[in-house]
This record gives sequence, structure tokens and C-alpha cells, in this order.
Amino acid sequence: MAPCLPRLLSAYVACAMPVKRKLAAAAVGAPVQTPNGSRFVDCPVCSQRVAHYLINSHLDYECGRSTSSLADARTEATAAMEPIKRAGKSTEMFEEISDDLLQSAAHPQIPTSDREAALAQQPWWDQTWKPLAFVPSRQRGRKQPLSDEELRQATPCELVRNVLPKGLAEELLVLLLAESPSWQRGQWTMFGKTHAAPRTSCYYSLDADGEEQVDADEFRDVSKKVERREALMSLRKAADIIDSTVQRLQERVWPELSPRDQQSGWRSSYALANMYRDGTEATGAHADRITPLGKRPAIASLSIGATRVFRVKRATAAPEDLGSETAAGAEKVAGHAHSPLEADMPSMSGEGKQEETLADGSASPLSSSVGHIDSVDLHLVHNTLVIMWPPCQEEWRHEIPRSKTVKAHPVAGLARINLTFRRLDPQTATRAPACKCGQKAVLKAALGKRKPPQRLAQRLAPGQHAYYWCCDNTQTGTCGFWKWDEEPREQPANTEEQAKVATFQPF
Ligand SMILES: O=C(O)CCC(=O)C(=O)O
Ligand SMILES: [Fe+2]
Repeated sequence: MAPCLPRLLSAYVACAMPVKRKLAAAAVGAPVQTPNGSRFVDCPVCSQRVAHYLINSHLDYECGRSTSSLADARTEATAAMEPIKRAGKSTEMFEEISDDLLQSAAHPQIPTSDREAALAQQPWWDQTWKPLAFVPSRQRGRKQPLSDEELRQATPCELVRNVLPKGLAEELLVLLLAESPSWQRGQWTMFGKTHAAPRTSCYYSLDADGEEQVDADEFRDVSKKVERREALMSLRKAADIIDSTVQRLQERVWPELSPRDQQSGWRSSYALANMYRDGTEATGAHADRITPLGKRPAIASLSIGATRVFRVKRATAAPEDLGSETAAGAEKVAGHAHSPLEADMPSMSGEGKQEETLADGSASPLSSSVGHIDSVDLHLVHNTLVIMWPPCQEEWRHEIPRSKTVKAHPVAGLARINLTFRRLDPQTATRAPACKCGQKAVLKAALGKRKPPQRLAQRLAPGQHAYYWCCDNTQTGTCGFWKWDEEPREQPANTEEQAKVATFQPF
């Protein structure tokens, strides 16, 4: 009987958890609004005052669990260091991260809204609030700084500084630095030649919902070489905070979101981790594949460790739209050492090919204050989140260029770890047609000269893109399969009333 007890207990806890959360959520009173606009609720279990959008995360990870989460964090850290010790390498760097750091991960979080409110009171040019976004100036060799607001207006990207509590960001960094030696280098074959990605990667599952339906390798964002693992506890904690952050900010870009995100609030289902050991490792210009994510995905990208430049550039048409498929595109991809398996289309950054208007014909949203901007460099310091809102994957490309001047992090040195939190869309992934090679076709947004036929154009709402499916066989060459996607986006819920109904409720 006795050996069954722990199992029974854990089964009880697993069953009781959602009940505890539901009961507790039902008992949460109306949020209290502070003069700076932050909203808090009192936790009905431990009475702690928590930012209202963090109550679920608090109930799941924090409430009454600080001692056990500290113990869990220690166990995880020790386990993560094992492979390094076995390989005879020094763990000194990790041990420098003292108990204090692990303990701070178990302390109640500083409500993000409070911290943001305090930071927002400082002008963005203040010493402690350095600009992180720059428009490269080709004429004078000087870069023009952008405020975070200007960045939001000029691109579909948004920066969130200090997104995680400090202790959690450092705990995550230490754990992932320890894990990363076992990550894989993606590989892809092009015209019979195999290339290795100039970085190592790993998938971490956060929510298995629907994953089993799209487990086929062809839906993966990167090469089949890259493994998928269960997320570590600290990664789940981070994902929770990132989900809440994205949900809190999504109101501003409401009409741009996919109907699914409008209805249920964005939340991540997996994270793709990348490790760049130093400035020689990179990611070439690409857009993330939308086949596994659905149209108009939002992607949240966390940087920890060394500071690297993240460059976003307006996309022109896909190479095939410009009639320059294969050789030129392949060369560009090889030049960036970037896998076409993870890129929807190679970057066509050549000046003169840039469009003056967005793909839907509308003018750049920021023409008035910072002008039409084609390219922005974001200096991603430790613990910064970049949210790529739609239509970033449709109309822009992003990259981490190689660099000789990487700003080191005290713990990670020149190494940077990136986690892109993504939401799987099993519906889009499973309706992909098969191409003539017998593989699943991939979904792409039509840009530039590729205009949809009248019957499809009529069904598209203003600003909505047309999409097409095409063969993505780079190994033995494309079979030429190509087909318009006949399923236009549902009407977005863009009236105030609809928006209210559909806005994600924290519980
Ligand atoms: O490292 C980064 O910030 C970008 C990574 C990326 O674009 C990707 O994994 O698709
Ligand atoms: Fe990407």
C-alpha cells in the first residue's frame, strides 16, 4: 500500500490543481486600480496582492509554493550541470550563480505593471533608458535612435524590457546554458549539398494541445535534426509571464491579430530555443514559417545572455513572385547560411526592390512622425522581449547578423540564447495539401506582383493578404506544385463591442 501513496498523492494534486485554480479564480474580487493605472487583485488563497493578469501564474507556480519551487529550482540546476561535469568541463561559471539568485526566483514577483509604470515615468532618452532600436543611416554612417513608441509605429515589432523578474531570467539563462551543449545544429540539403546551421537549437513543448495532430516533421519550423523536449520548470514560468505580457499588449494591435488570438487570447504552445555561442553564429534573413502557426501569427522572442543585433527589414516579393526563383535565392540563403527549411523565403534586401507601400496598398503607419522605415536594428540586451505582431511574418524579414562586437553578459560571456514562443495552429497545419513530391505543401503570403484572382480577391477583407500553397522540396528540387489558398481569413472582430466579447479574460 505504502509505495502507492506518493502516486496517489500526486494524482490527487494533479486533479485538485485545476479545481483549486477555478475555485480561487471565482473568489477573486474586482481588480483594484492604482493611481498609475495598474490593476491588482488579492489572491483568495494567500492574500498576496498580485497584478491582475498574473493571477493564474501566481496560483499555479507561486501561491504557497515558494519553498518547494526553490527546492525544485535547485534540483533542476544540479541536474542540468550533470552533463557538463560528466564531460569534465568546469561548472565554475554556473556555480557563481549563488543561492541568492535561485532564491530570488522563488520570491514573489514584482508586479510587471508596477515596474513598467516606474520606468515609463523616465524619459526614454534618460541614461537608464537607453534606446535599443536604431535606423541604420547609409548616408552618414550614423544610426538614428528610435524610442520604443516610434519602433511600434514604424514596424510590427514591440520591445518589452526586463520582461522577466531578474532572478527568473538569470535562472533560465543558467539552466539553458547548461542544457545547450546537447542541442542540435539544424541541417538542410540543397542541390545535393548538406549545410549545417550556424547555431544550435532545441524545441521545448509547453502545451501538448494539438501537437499530436501535426507531429509530422514537415510541419517543423526547422530541420528534422532539431529535437523536441519537455519544457523545464523555469521555462514554463517564463512562458506564463510572456503569455500574460502578450495578452496585455495585444489590445493595441487588435485588428491585426488572427481571429483565433482575438477570440481566446494568444498563448504559447512551444518555444524554439537557439544558442549563438559568439558573434560568428547567426541567423540569416527570413520570415518564420506560417504553416505550423497559421496566418498572421504573433511570435514572442526572448533574449538572454549577450547582446546581439536583431535586424528587421521590410520584405519585398518572394523570389518566385519576382521570377527569380532557385539559383539567386539559393545563393542568398547559402550566403546567410540559413536553412530554407526555416525560412519562408530568402531575403531580397536589394534596395530599389523595396515597395513604397505595404503589400495591401496602405501607407506605412508611421509616415507622419519617423517617416517610412525599411530596416531597424534592435540591440537585444539580456531579458528583453521582442513581440513580432502580425503582419511581421507576412511583410517583414528578420535576422541576427554575424558580429565582431558582441557585448558580453557577465554570466554567459559572448553566448546568447534566444527563445521564440510560438502558438501552434493545428488547423492550418493539418489542411496543407500534398504536393506532387508527396510532401505537405507550405503556406506563404502573396506579396508584390502576385495578385489573387478576382474570385479570391472579392472575399478578402481590406488589408487582408492572399496566401498560396507551394512545394518546398529543396532536397531534390521543387515539383512546381502551386495553389492559391481558398480559405480567406474570417472577419476580424474589430468593433468595440465584438472586441469586448472576444477579449481574453484572465480566468
Ligand atoms: O535569435 C533570434 O533572435 C531570432 C531567431 C529566429 O528568428 C528564429 O528562430 O526563427
Ligand atoms: Fe525567425
